Amino acid sequence: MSDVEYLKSQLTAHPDFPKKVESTLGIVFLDIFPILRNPLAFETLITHFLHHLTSHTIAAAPNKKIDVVVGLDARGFLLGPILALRLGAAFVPVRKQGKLPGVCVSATYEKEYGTDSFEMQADAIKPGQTVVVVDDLIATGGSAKAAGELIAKQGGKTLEYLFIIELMFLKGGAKLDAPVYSIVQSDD
Ligand SMILES: O=P(O)(O)OC[C@H]1O[C@H](OP(=O)(O)OP(=O)(O)O)[C@H](O)[C@@H]1O
Ligand SMILES: Nc1ncnc2[nH]cnc12
Repeated sequence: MSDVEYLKSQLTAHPDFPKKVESTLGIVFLDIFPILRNPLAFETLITHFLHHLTSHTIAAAPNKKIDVVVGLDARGFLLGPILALRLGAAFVPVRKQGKLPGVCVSATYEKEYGTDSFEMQADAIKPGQTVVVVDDLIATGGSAKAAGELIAKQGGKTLEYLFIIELMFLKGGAKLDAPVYSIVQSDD
């Protein structure tokens, strides 16, 4: 079995979740936590991302390195710091509004179920730094687009958006200012 088939086999699907949000009726929620519960699967996931980043993304980067890994609230926080440490890059969180101290830049976005605002600390990225964004899943692309806006506001250059899962039918990648790399593509 390939890495991709193995990781796909670990995901679980939950119809009509989260229950408390009426607009989630008909949405199949894909859960990545079974991967994190299984050390072999988690290691396979991180190694897969690192292999892609070192063989493709860094090779094509203007400064031949990734300066910053940006992780999105909340599940991007589980992946971003590990990738950043292994790459020798900075980790920078993008958080939901009101959670970060100090001066922040903010951007509002629409997601598959509702509206939210994202923030990043205003001095987190320096002009010209190369950045990759990581999250568990891209649906409409609203969250990732808002993160890209925060990076661009600070003069950062987004090289790529990384996800475990891409919901292809929502075409979220088309909203973004850099290519998407996803391990599992889902059509339903
Ligand atoms: O492409 P989009 O339509 O923006 O949707 C994708 C986002 O939705 C989920 O997070 P959610 O906002 O549910 O927050 P959580 O991680 O705090 O549960 C997911 O982890 C992504 O961050
Ligand atoms: N279908 C989905 N599964 C898991 N997380 C999500 N975030 C937005 N849509 C999602």
